[in-house]
Amino acid sequence: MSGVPGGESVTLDLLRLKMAEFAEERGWGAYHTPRNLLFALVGEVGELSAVFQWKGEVARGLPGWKEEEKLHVGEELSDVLLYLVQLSDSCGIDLAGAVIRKLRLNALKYPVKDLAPSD
Ligand SMILES: Nc1ccn([C@H]2C[C@H](O)[C@@H](COP(=O)(O)OP(=O)(O)OP(=O)(O)O)O2)c(=O)n1
Repeated sequence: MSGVPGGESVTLDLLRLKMAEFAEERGWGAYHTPRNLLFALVGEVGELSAVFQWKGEVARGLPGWKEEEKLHVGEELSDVLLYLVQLSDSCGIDLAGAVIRKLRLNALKYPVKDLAPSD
């Protein structure tokens, strides 16, 4: 993933460690079970959906959106990612390994040669 202003490189493992520390410091570990984290993740997907609600179709790049609205989208996307990382961790799933494997499976399932030129 790309670097961040502080020069730190963002990886799924870094996010996993940061969130484990965040939960540990607050004594939340016992509540961060797979089921609770899944519900929290779905709740954040709902909050992300609410930002787009009633806007009609939205073009790529969100042209015409206020800076404040784009910041909000970034916050909700981050919440989704952070709960996803914690959910994977609570399930003992190596998310980075799983996603690389899934990319390979997707490429096998949808070979480029099968696509029409317009796809
Ligand atoms: N038990 C918790 C509570 C919060 N978080 C982290 C993960 C999310 O990044 C963020 C979610 O915090 P909120 O529940 O306060 O949700 P929002 O930030 O979306 O606030 P609001 O729902 O008021 O918009 O904090 C967490 O890991 N575990």
